[in-house]
Amino acid sequence: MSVMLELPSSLRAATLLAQVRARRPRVHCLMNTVVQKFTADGITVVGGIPSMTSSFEEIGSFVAKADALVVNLGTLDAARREVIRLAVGVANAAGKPWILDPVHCDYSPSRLAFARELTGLGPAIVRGNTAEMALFEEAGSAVRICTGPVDRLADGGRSVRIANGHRWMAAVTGTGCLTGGVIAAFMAVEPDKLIAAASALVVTGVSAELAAREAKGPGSFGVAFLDSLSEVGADELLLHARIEDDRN
Ligand SMILES: Nc1ncnc2c1ncn2[C@@H]1O[C@H](COP(=O)(O)OP(=O)(O)O)[C@@H](O)[C@H]1O
Ligand SMILES: Cc1ncsc1CCOP(=O)(O)O
Ligand SMILES: [Mg+2]
Repeated sequence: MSVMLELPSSLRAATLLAQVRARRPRVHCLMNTVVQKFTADGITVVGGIPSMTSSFEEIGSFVAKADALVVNLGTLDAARREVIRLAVGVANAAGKPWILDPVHCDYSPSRLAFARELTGLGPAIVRGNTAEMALFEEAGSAVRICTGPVDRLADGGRSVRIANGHRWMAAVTGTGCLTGGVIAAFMAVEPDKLIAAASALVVTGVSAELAAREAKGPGSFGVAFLDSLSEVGADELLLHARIEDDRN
């Protein structure tokens, strides 16, 4: 007997957004040094509480108090690799969901090897852009997300597309990293990781479309995007969400 798995919907995205705003989940980010502020702002305006330390002495306590963890490989050195291994161990032991963003794994064999090592440690989600995810056709039991003009999400049984967003997202550094933070906030309130991630991407995508109406170009878009993320609600999500079943 086959089990009917739930598919994402605009209504579910609106409900989860309201839950994030009500519950204010803590999201710990091991975030690259390029877009720490933008990512922390994105988590905050959507309703979560970010923390960003990457200190070896502190990371265990921060992850233990977080509801979800973001592991972003954008700026990586030997010390950060050790902090990431420690953070992932604490998250796994406590059953906290974590998302891996293998930023620029297509640029460096050693980074790709590390990203593959981490994928073997059981992230709930692996998300990257098209070039990165081409190297992650296989992501174990994780939900696999390839973002771009259309986002594609897949787990063992489901495959969906999110067609929201705006081309200026690709012109602002850090929108992908920020979506990782927002996805983590949604994972903290929803155990079905594909539903959580699709809902988060609908929220970021619709917010980007609303922001683009107010902006003059990528610079003002980045600011307007944060404004929209803080204001977007059920009405806009129900009107603008473009979620498609990818098996069709
Ligand atoms: N041309 C586009 N049109 C609409 N949305 C886009 C476009 N390019 C990227 N996005 C969105 O921007 C975010 C970052 O995606 P992407 O550029 O693929 O990742 P990264 O920033 O990691 O390279 C995603 O939410 C994606 O949906
Ligand atoms: C440019 C750059 N270099 C190292 S991390 C980083 C930011 C990447 O951000 P995103 O993948 O979200 O555009
Ligand atoms: Mg990226």
